[in-house]
Parts: sequence; C-alpha cells; structure tokens
Amino acid sequence: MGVEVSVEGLTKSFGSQRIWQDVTLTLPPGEVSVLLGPSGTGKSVFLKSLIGLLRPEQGSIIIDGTDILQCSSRELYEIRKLFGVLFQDGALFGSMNLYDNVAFPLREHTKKSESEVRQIVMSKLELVGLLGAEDKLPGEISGGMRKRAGLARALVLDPEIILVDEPDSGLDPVRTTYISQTLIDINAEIDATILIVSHNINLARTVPDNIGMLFRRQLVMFGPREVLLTSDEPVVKQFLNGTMIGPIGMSEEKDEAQMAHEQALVDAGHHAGGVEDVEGIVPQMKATPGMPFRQAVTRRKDRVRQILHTLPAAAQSAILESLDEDDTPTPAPGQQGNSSDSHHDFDADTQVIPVYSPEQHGQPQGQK
Ligand SMILES: Nc1ncnc2c1ncn2[C@@H]1O[C@H](COP(=O)(O)OP(=O)(O)OP(=O)(O)O)[C@@H](O)[C@H]1O
Repeated sequence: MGVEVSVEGLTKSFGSQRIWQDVTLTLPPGEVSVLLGPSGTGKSVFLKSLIGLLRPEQGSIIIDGTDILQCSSRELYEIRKLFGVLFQDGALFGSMNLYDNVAFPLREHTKKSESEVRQIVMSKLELVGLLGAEDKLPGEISGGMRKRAGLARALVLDPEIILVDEPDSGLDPVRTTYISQTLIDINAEIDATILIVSHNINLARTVPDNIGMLFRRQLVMFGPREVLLTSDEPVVKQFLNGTMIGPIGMSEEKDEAQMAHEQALVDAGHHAGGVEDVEGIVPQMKATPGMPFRQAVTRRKDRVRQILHTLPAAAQSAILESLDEDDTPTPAPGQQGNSSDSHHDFDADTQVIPVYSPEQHGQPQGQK
C-alpha cells in the first residue's frame, strides 16, 4: 500500500509573493485525492514542494515518517524513490521514442536486463493504452498520448506515491474521462497514494476519494469528497458550477464592488456562464471490470466512519448513503467475480528517483 503524506502549517513564498500559507492536510495512504483551485493558486507549486523540487519556508511535510524539509539530502534522495510524477506535458524526451522514454528510468537507475526492462515497459504501456505506439516520437503523437506515455514512465519504478499535475490539460472531455479511468485503474492495481492537481470539475466529481481546494493563498478545505461536493462555501459552489458569480474573478482578487456589479448584470438577465445548479454527488468511478478490487474503497469506509461526527451534516448524510453502497466489482465480460491475479507484474525492488521534471531535465520537448 502507498504511504501517508502529512503536511502541516506549510507556507511558500517567492520573494515577497506569498503563494499559500498554513496548508495542513493528510493524504490517506493508498487513496486518491484531488487538489482543486483556480489558475495560479499554487497547485503545481504544492506538488513540486511535496517532492522537494521547491522548498516551502515554513511547516513540515512528513512522508513515511520523515520530514523532507528537515532531513538530509541523502534522506531526501531515499524518499524521492517513493514517487512517480506526471508533469502537465508529460515531460518526455523529444528525441526518444515512447518505448525508450518509458524505459529510461529503468535503464538509468536499475540493473535490469533488457528483457526485464521490456516486460515492464510493455506492461505499463498496455496499462495506459499505448501498446503499438512504442516506436512513435513524442512530436508525432497527440497531447493525450503524451500524457499517457508520461504516466507509463511515472509507473515503471513501482511508486508508492503518484503525483499528477493536470492530467486533463489540453484534453477533450472524453479523453479526460479515459485518463481518469486509467488513474483509478492504476490505484486499483498498485494501491499507491495518488494526488491529482486539476481544475477539471468532471474529474473532481468522479475520480477522487478526497478533495481539497486552494483559493486566495489558503487551503479552503480538504477531506472526503462528500465534504466539498456538498459544501455551501461560495467559492466552492462557484468553482463547481463554473459561473462568474462568486468570489473568483478573472484575476485572483475580486472586490465587493465588482461582485455587486456582476450580480446586477445577471439580475438584469445577463448569462453568468457555467452550468447552473450542478449540485450533489455523482457516483465515483470504479476500476475497470477485470481489474483488482480497489482496496482504498474499503479502507476509506472505515476511515470516514470514524471521522463522520466531525463533518458537516450534508456530508454526513451523503457519506452514510455511500456506506451502504455495494462495492462488489463488476465482473469482466466472461469472468465471474473479482480478478486479483492481474497480468501486470510490478517489481518491488527497483532503487531510483522517479522524478523527471522540467527543472531537472530542461524544457520538455516533443510539443506539436
Ligand atoms: N519557480 C518559480 N519562481 C517564482 N514564481 C513562481 C515559480 N513557480 C511558480 N511561481 C508562481 O507561483 C504562482 C502559482 O503557480 P502555479 O503554477 O503553482 O499555479 P497553479 O495553481 O498550478 O496554476 P494553473 O492551474 O494555471 O496551472 C504563480 O503566480 C507563479 O507565477
């Protein structure tokens, strides 16, 4: 199972620009969490802080018992071995085909034979639906394929924590749903702790076990998905419905006068944009039939039962309903019941730093 990531009192600035402050949250081990927030609120900065690419000036980030803001560089090196990261554009090497891109961490950081490398690479390419595209260069494929290739590369070293930066950016709604399904399937398959940064509402409504939101330098909330999805917070409601009416403006700050002006326009009949009154909770996506059962589902039920009394009433009743839901996985066509003997073989003894970032490797290439 993936490890817990516990963040407390985290504050990050660049010079005099405060990005966010006093962020406290815990990513439950093996569960999928999404961090939402309008553009520019520092979601990517948060992801980069978790892997030690950026250094917040205050607070702690405890990963597997180690505070990565206090530990030695040797310890940070060890902790980084737990991570697989998918950056927004896949951060692929433009001169290498997809096979070599995905094989790169294995060749660079392990002593595996080429036949072992091949077996792992092909299984990961299959998991992300890219079998047959091994010989393509990043510049010859779509943005969605590049993302999936980046995801395959993030998985080859068997990560316990997977960070995904805007898996939906540049993708149409259908491809976004496919990548959402892939992320759920990966969680079912390897039971890793997953944090997805996004501003995609469909993804946020259907994929995660937990949701948080950054706004105006604060973590507005973080908790079981039902808390945010039933929230009455104006900023959350506005974000979920994508309208102009509410505290979120084109730039970060929006003052009372502008809010009143926009409300007056809407009262006079102007369309506020977005989809009105999307309320409540839609069912969470499940692993594809035939995949292993997603163990996070059972663990999360036990966990939320224990914190239920601390949550708002609307979230409590939504959670109580979900506790009664049948978690039995849908059997694959032609199969009976749950399949736990996956054909994907994940090797546990690789020793590497699975972080390939623009910071470390220069600008990603292969953009169209
Ligand atoms: N290395 C850096 N040096 C200085 N400022 C930075 C650095 N990285 C990010 N920032 C600033 O931090 C702020 C937050 O950026 P970030 O990319 O984390 O936002 P985001 O929420 O991920 O946005 P989006 O949803 O548009 O991707 C921005 O104002 C950005 O300019």
